[in-house]
Amino acid sequence: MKSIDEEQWINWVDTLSDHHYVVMDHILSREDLCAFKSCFDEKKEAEVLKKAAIGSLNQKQIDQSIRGDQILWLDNQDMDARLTPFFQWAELLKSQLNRYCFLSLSGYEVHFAHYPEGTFYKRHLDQFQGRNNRLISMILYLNEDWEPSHGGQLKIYLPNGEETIEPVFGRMVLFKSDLLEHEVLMTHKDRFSITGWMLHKPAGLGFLELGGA
Ligand SMILES: O=C(O)CCC(=O)C(=O)O
Ligand SMILES: [Fe+2]
Repeated sequence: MKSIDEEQWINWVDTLSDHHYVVMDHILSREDLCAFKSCFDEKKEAEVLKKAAIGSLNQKQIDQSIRGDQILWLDNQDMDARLTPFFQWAELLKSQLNRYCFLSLSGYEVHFAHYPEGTFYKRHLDQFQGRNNRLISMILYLNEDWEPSHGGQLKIYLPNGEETIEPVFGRMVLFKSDLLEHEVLMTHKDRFSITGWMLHKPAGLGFLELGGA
């Protein structure tokens, strides 16, 4: 993994605290990113990605007028070795956020996301009813030679305006899951990312918040 000095970490963490989001470029090597993408391509070819749902647990539904991506949850247990650097990075990120932001993140959940041409994800918040353990959203983009004309930008809604972020190869965006509404604008090309959430409780405990419903 690339080594990143403390000053850089403090910069990112300050930006995240003050602006509710931060854009991090060049955090992983090209070799690692290409390995993630080749793993993703294989899964896509094997047709194991599924249309993403909205809502949580027993309230899940597929509504492509809201979100049109296809996803595959990545399980840390039986992981493809090509993704190891991603999980090393996520571990480091978790410990640095705990250290500098005084968060008590205990884990994360991660999926591949593919937005086929013509799809989008309407404005939303990543914390939803019955499920509020997502603290920080993180997205790593895997789109080589991405151009603004391809669309697919991440648009975030800040208290004092909007920001549009291009989903370029190797870029990672972090934002506060409970605060920032955001959307994925319609993409005109296949758009790939690894999307995840830093959690303040272990993954899979969301049902506890539904009070047994
Ligand atoms: O891919 C992105 O830029 C954002 C994805 C997103 O908002 C989500 O999966 O909740
Ligand atoms: Fe989101």
